[in-house]
Amino acid sequence: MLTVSNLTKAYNGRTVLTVPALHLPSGIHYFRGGNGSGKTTFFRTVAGLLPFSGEILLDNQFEINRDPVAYRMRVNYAEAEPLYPSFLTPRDLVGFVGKAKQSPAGQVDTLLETLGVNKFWTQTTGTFSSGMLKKLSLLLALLGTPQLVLLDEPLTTLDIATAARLFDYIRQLRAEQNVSFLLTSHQDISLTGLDLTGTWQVGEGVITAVTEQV
Ligand SMILES: Nc1ncnc2c1ncn2[C@@H]1O[C@H](COP(=O)(O)OP(=O)(O)OP(=O)(O)O)[C@@H](O)[C@H]1O
Repeated sequence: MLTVSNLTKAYNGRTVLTVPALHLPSGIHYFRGGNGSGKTTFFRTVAGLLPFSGEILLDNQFEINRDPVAYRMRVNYAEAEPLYPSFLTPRDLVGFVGKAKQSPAGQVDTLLETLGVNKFWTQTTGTFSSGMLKKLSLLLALLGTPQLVLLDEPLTTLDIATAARLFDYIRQLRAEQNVSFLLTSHQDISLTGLDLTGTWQVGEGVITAVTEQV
């Protein structure tokens, strides 16, 4: 599903991520690691938000720099700590992102219900709690028909009932549309009941497979 080759990422001349060769088969992959280990940098790089050196190939077909539009149509990302211009509402943002990602008919209504964003659809994000911001960011990351969805800390600040509905939705996307997911969490991801294809440890900018059961 995703093949990363010779990737290095530096901030101001300091290398913080080195991924010589990594292949992630289709499925749900969990990335764990301490603060500052490089998880968010890896996710933001794979999402196409950061310049880097190397190659990232989706489905053996779409390379992030050679096919930027086709790649970005297929890869969605939710930030760990989302922030939006304070005067915008979910209606504004969903309208904009939904159009860009070509959200299919009926999808927005289903997601509004699933994540409970319908309760604050026309409220400006400047007035949101952290959980409300998280729900909106998850909704935006699920718009369109992505092949890969990156969720950085989806559990943080999300209430238990919404988290359960989110994981049911993820299971459904896996089963029906073969969508892959990369997740990070500082909480015990095994409690979600998701069937993990791979667990990866990130330490000092290096990613290694975890072989023992988590
Ligand atoms: N914009 C930036 N400019 C400079 N250095 C950065 C920047 N963003 C991250 N870093 C550095 O890159 C390294 C990896 O940070 P990253 O945010 O990827 O870690 P993380 O594993 O997601 O951490 P956490 O679990 O705390 O979210 C850290 O050393 C951090 O200081």
